Amino acid sequence: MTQPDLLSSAQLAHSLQLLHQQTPLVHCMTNDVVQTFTANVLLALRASPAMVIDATEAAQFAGFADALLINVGTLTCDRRDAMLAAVEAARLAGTPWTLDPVAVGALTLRSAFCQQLLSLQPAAIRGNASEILALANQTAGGRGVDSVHQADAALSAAQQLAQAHQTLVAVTGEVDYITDGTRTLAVAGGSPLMTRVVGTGCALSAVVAAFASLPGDRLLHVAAACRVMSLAGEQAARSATGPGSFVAAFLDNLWTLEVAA
Ligand SMILES: Nc1ncnc2c1ncn2[C@@H]1O[C@H](COP(=O)(O)OP(=O)(O)OP(=O)(O)O)[C@@H](O)[C@H]1O
Ligand SMILES: Cc1ncsc1CCO
Ligand SMILES: [Mg+2]
Repeated sequence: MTQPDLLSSAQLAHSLQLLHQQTPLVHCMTNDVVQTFTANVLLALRASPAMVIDATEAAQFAGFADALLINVGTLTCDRRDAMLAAVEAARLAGTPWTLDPVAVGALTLRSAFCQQLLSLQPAAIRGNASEILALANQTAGGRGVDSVHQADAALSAAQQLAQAHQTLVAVTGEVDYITDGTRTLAVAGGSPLMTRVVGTGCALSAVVAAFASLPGDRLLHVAAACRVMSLAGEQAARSATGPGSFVAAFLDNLWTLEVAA
């Protein structure tokens, strides 16, 4: 395998500056556990979150939002139907949508739904290693919502998924890999504390959705989304004394993030 590329600080600065300028409106259909944290992460990055979930309203809203996030963490049959209506409306309107296949694999409802969604042209997919392996039908999944695999073990599954469905895949962990099936970038950094508070991955998927709406090279923008989160995470870990203070410092670091080009 050829070595993955690294994201330049100039590209990171460019993507972040674009995000701050465009302040995308991000339609989040996400799980019950991470709603507030996800909205706070997007707000700290100057994006605008809106959690619209009724099927009729979601279809309407997906038509004029800048980006749509589908996260199946607390899926129900009604939510599945509402998410499908939103994805269909997003596709009609040309709104890029991002999938977070939380805990895909062992559970039938979400696994069948995620497979169905793969044929509906997501702009990006963001998951942990166990989720990406399960989505590519290579394992039965992780330990609930947590990964039991390292991201590099899922890299070829990510590349294969991206190629098969003409999309971008970000597989995250200690190192994140972002691929379109041909080009691959690696993003390091972050902190193990990011796995000790709930929702950093889910919020990252919302951030990926926001960056995927920016004009220009989407692969580089999605890699920038991953780096923005890992940078805020590693900075927060320096001052945090545990998960509670980490969350506050993480949001503050997203807010003040400055990247020298
Ligand atoms: N061991 C680690 N060291 C540094 N950063 C990490 C580590 N594990 C995860 N991260 C970072 O944490 C963030 C979330 O990634 P992760 O793969 O844990 O998502 P997830 O399992 O979907 O999370 P969740 O389900 O809690 O939302 C990413 O920014 C990733 O880079
Ligand atoms: C803990 C948890 N359970 C369902 S979704 C979720 C958030 C992390 O993915
Ligand atoms: Mg997750």
